[in-house]
Amino acid sequence: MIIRRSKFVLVSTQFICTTQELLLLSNMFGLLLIVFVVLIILWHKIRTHHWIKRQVPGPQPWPIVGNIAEHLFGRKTIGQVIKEIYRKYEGYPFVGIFRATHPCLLVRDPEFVHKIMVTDQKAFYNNEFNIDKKIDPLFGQNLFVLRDQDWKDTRQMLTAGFTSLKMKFMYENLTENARRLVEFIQNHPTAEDDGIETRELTKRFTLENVASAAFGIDGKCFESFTELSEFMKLANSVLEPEALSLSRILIQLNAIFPVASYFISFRIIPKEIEQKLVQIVSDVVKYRKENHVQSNDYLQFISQLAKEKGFDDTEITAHSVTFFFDGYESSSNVFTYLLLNLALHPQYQEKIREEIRKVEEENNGEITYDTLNEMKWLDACFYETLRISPFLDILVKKCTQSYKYTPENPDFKKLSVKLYPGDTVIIPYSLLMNDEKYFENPDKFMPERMMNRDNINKAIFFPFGSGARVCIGQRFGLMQIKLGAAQVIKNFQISPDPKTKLPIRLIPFSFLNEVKGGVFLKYKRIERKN
Ligand code: HEM
Repeated sequence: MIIRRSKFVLVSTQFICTTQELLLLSNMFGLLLIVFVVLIILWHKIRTHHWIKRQVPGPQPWPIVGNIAEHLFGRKTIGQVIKEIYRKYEGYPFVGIFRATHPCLLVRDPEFVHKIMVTDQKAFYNNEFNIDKKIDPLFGQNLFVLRDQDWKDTRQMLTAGFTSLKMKFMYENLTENARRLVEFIQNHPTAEDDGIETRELTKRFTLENVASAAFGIDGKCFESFTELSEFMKLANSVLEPEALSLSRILIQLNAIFPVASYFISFRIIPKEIEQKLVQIVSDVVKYRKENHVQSNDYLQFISQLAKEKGFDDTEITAHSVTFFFDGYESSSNVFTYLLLNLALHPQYQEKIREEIRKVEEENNGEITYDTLNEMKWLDACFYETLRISPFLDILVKKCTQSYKYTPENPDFKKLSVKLYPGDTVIIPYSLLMNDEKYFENPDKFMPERMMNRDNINKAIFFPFGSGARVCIGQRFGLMQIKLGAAQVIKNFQISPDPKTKLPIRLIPFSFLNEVKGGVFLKYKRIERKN
């Protein structure tokens, strides 16, 4: 209706416009276009000057797309684009690049990385995300996006929820979920012949774990092979890797044009999802209170904090949601890559099986929390997976105090850089650990090199981050992935299904490094002798 009416106006305009008026209109449009292009070129010249005036080397940026055109046009992930620049500037301690219109310093020298992440972290402790907690009360209070004093206070408060003792308490629930995972694979109609899409499979497991730990509920993630439970749908509606959801577009917008987030306030978690999450948490908290139920999970820890600090239901939910979002996607992604690497290198499956047999023999047939940490091959395969198949490529930090760096390592050119509050630095998290300067045959899956991890330079290999912002959920992540992997390897011989396209390709616009087309693995049941 509306379209028709506007068409009518246009048609009638054509009738009443004289040829001269039309000419004038098109001239004006042409003039405006020229002014726009000139402004873009001028702005680009001023922007380009950003690194030139600081005498920082770097590739020539294009207007608007900067140095990341191939990412913006959907041909490569941001990590792949930055990897090419990282490699081209061998011997340089840092490179000045433009992520679209935004100047960023790509740090190459591991000593500089270590200073930013650990020794001089007070000048860099904010992450780049900028989400207003008044607009998005759940994601805005996520530890990863909090800044300055807010981050410090929240980090200090939540650390006690992630101790070894707290993990041990949660281990029992996770063991039950691992049992359900094995049962699910065992009964799966295509497990042996056509394989199972494994990112979807591992997500069921990690989601079930966070459902019980952070929300105190059963996520019903193993109830059906085809249908998604309500909880799974809820999780998918926020962070679905291939879906072009609004939150995904906004995450990209924030990464490409961070300046936009100062003008547009946006939420990552839609209002209706926020309401559902708050409802789930407040119902469980209310039920536990009325029925005097004590639990050992993360929600119990947050409820206890709530009493001391006077949190309302939204605040309790926000902290549970931190555990939920940061706890299931990253772990499911790493768990998938671990299974893929083991499927491609079956000799390590056998080594892990041998370890499991030994551990079970010594512990009445059980894999306990402590023995999980004693399995050296499982540990080595896990860390080698984090190195060779990183779930992220870069970490982005904001400078909060003026800072000067000059390399001391003679391997790097003696160049200095001065950074000011508001400047952005890119830490090449995965590029360092896949650089042949630091790891021989970096493209080869060699868990042996992780057997003596203490000898690896922590300025190069820091899969959980480092310094004050190191991953708070490291213990939980390790525990759920190792436990899940141990149970899968113990019960199944896994191999790649031809549907998995090798070498793998990544989805260009995904927040985490996701395999295009999925990871299909076959699971063949191992018959146990007793
Ligand atoms: C194998 C699984 C995981 C890996 C490889 C991983 C890795 C990381 C990395 C690299 C960072 C950034 C550190 C930095 O900025 O310097 C991080 C931060 C974080 N992770 Fe994890 N993570 C994993 C699992 C988890 C789990 C299970 C949870 C929660 C239950 C979690 C919660 C967080 C939080 C809240 C932060 C932000 C910490 C802060 O800024 O203070 N992660 N993680």
